[in-house]
Amino acid sequence: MDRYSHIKQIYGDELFNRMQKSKVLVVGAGGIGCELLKNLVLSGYLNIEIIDLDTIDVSNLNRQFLFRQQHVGQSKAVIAKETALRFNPAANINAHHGSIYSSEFGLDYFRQFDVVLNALDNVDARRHVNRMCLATGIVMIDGGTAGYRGQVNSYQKGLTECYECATKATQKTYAICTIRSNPSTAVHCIVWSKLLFERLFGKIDEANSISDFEILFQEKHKNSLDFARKVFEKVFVQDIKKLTELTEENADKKDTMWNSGKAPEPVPFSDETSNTNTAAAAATDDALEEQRVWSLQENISQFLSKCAALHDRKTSQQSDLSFDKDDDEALQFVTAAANLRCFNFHIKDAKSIFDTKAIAGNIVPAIATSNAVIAGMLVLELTKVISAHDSENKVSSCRTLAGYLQDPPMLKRKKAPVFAMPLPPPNPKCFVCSSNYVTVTLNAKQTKLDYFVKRVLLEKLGLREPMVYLGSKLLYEHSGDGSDDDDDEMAQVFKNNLNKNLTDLGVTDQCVLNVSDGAVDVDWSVRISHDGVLDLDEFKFEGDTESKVVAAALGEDEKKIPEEDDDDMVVWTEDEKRKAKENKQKRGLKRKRDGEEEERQSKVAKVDVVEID
Ligand SMILES: Nc1ncnc2c1ncn2[C@@H]1O[C@H](COP(=O)(O)OP(=O)(O)OP(=O)(O)O)[C@@H](O)[C@H]1O
Ligand SMILES: [Zn+2]
Repeated sequence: MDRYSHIKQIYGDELFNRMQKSKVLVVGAGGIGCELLKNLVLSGYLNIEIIDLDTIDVSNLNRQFLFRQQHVGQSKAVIAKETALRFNPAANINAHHGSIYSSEFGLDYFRQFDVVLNALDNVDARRHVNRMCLATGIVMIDGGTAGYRGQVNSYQKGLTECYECATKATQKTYAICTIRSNPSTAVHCIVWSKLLFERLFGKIDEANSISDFEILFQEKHKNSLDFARKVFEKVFVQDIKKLTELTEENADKKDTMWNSGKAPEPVPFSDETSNTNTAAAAATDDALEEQRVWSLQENISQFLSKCAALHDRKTSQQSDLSFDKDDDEALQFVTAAANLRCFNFHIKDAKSIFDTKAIAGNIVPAIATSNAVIAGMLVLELTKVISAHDSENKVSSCRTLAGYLQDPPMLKRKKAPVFAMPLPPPNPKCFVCSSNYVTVTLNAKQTKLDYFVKRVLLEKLGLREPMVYLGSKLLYEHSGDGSDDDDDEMAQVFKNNLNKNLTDLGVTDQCVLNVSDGAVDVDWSVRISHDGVLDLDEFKFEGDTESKVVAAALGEDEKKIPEEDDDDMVVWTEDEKRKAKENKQKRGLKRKRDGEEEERQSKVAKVDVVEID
């Protein structure tokens, strides 16, 4: 009996031979990658290349079981290969210590594989592999875990959606007005608290508008504690009083206009309550202390002492600080400030240091069993692809597999922990795998967004109500025929953006802008190719420059570019105005729904980015 006899019995000789002859690329040799490589060699996959850019860290050893203490500091890919060979010495593994972005792993490199398996930990690298696989027509199977959740997705060009067809859940974003003046959850308060940290001790950022500290910054303070007290008075007492005064003008709406259901209340503050010694008394060596929620009194003293300490640190270093969850003082400051804000807004969910760290630091625990289950499913999907007899459609028996591997809630509902769903078809509006894809060559260092919007989007592409995204960041939104009050703040941001050069907005060479048109519901992707030789008013186009947008809106025979007046702005007919308004409302609704869905899904809050929605 040879080592493969059981596998041959399950799969039959023909499939087993195919498996042995096939060649697969594994990208990533971390938590999932280690499990995957072991599974592959034990299943009889012999020709494998594995790429990882990283070296082994002590913190990897608890779950990346191909690595041992003596390997710390060495290449993950190389050691993974060495250990995996001990599981099956017949395997032919090629290990690369390098990034998948590297030019040595170009299209020709990809073409040698039957399937590419992703065992990565970030979206950008996945996007890159997605594009390489689309360009070469190679099947990509992607595995990922987040705590107890995990997923396996298979992709084949033209048959299934690509990795970028659906917008991926990005970092959760919150409306700035919720954060600034109407929070309803502890997470909102932690987001605010991180902004407060950045505003007081970090680099001054004009977008960080939680409160105005200019006067306070200009004043002379007796000492850092005096500064801390003034900050306290301002944010937890005066600003809150101002908010309630505003409500009093609307007495009939008092209470109902607050997300938390009750008008906010200043933190009681006196010489007595502001005694910073309590902080010292509260500090013990006990690790459990980190999981205890501070009393109001403790929050006040912690806030004052940490605010003073950070102020001292910033002054003595003469440089800006930035929030780091592993910086104890910063974390204590953020915890105390968030809890005091919870008090202000009657949010009865103050957090311990431990919980604040997880939320503020976006920590999702890595769980070895989730990785193991997902790696197993990756090999099952791979084997389906290898077994396919239709050379055109290799993914016909593949499924999207989603695992919810935390048993208690699943067991209660008597649901299977893994769901299989049909692979979704390509999204015709995908900016990566669909045809609405153009390249614009211009001088990105000198071209203003204003020029780009008017000449390229409105004129050349015939868009009417463009929204321009760079990743998840909205750079510009056409305001249509008039904006309501809520949008004023954003309108100002967009106006400022229009006067900036593309590079200053982060739009550099080979960036892909995602542009949608609210008026007719068509998406474009516009790849920017920078050419420093071009003049300000020059740009070149590659791709389909026909105005698909207008065609889609009016029907082929009525195709026409909307007229423009002297200001280069589109002239709207009454009907168009109505349509634009409806679309805008629809988008608003959709964003709201997306927001609610995210809120529901992610109790593990990701709070790094705060954007206006
Ligand atoms: N561009 C890339 N090229 C090659 N390998 C990459 C690239 N980006 C990420 N990786 C690798 O993908 C692996 C993902 O594994 P995993 O999610 O277990 O992350 P980790 O860094 O090992 O652990 P953790 O992040 O949980 O501490 C890592 O080993 C990482 O080095
Ligand atoms: Zn796509």
